[in-house]
Amino acid sequence: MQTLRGPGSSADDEQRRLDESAVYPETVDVNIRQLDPIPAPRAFIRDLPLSREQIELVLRSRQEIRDVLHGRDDRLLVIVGPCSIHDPKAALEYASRLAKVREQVSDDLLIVMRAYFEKPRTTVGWKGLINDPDLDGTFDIRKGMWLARKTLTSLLSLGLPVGIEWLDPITPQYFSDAISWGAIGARNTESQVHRELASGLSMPVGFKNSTDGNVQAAADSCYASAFEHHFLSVNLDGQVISVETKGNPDCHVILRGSASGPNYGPSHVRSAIEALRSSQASSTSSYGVLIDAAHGNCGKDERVEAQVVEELAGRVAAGEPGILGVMMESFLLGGHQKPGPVDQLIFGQSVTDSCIPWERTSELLYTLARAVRQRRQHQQGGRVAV
Ligand SMILES: O=C[C@H](O)[C@H](O)COP(=O)(O)O
Ligand SMILES: C=C(OP(=O)(O)O)C(=O)O
Repeated sequence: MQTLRGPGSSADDEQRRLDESAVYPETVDVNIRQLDPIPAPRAFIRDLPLSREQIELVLRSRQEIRDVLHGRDDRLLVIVGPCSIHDPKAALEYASRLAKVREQVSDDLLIVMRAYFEKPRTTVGWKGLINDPDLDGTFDIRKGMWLARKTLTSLLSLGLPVGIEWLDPITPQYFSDAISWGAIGARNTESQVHRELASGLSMPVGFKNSTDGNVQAAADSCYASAFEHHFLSVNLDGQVISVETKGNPDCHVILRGSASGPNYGPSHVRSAIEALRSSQASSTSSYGVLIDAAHGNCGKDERVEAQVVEELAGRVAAGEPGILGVMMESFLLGGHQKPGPVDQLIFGQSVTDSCIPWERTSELLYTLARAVRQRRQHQQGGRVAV
């Protein structure tokens, strides 16, 4: 790309552009229609800074997640929330309900709200609130970024730690300070760029198995991300930088099934742990895996997804090792609808994958909490409490 054409350019800038167009002739920008600068991450962070209380919540919850992943905390990690956030108002209504349940089951479950602002697509489609916040093809990324950060600070104010998918390698600079857990999705699990990114992120990161069901790719990602890496990125002021990371010791595998079927069974869990061990990712968590009850594990049917969660609860209750956490796609209403401008949509219903409705979600959360208590009883050799 040739130049960032900012507003209000001086005569000097104009001259520089003319000079540059001699150096970079019509071989560049062939497929570029427009280049719009947006403020650097620091401007957004200054505008919407985290309070001391919010920072403490992020730090504490990241440590709690690490403790679950490394077998030091016997609670179950539950990443739950909408497939995507398209309407911050509905997300906050959902969050206020979730925050109450989180509090009630906090001895047994470590609940993190899924707050996905970027959506990877199989081909094309709405790519999330940051990319197109008005859901109308106007792609106001600057507004989307502001809304995403604003929503994150509101979620933290409700006492909810937040989990996100890291899709674009630059967006973490805009709000990683507010995030307690991150995922690298099935479409990027083998991407070097995302492994490098994960190696420098400050929170635990889960790698999904790839869309074709390859779990080894995710295990290899955990291994690769535990190493230091050197790569290009941008800093908080938007300058291009060379980054040197330390490596992330808290990466783990998420089983999400595939087009060929689910992979949440006991044998899948065992072989995923085996894949982690054979990747020698010993510094990362090989105590177990997270299981995404959505996507390929339910064929994107939220009724099946709820059954998968119930099955998992049964296995946890029976003391099966290796299930460290569960992911659920859930929203105020069940099912999904086609994306469109918010005033034309049904409030609280997903515009991407189908979600489990709130009432069913809360039942499932209590079921999972009970399962953890039953597992404890098993482990102590006592009678099962219900
Ligand atoms: O989680 C959401 C979707 O499964 C993911 O974004 C892919 O969606 P698509 O296959 O509809 O593009
Ligand atoms: C896109 C997602 O998942 P996956 O990468 O497993 O398809 C998601 O969790 O929103």
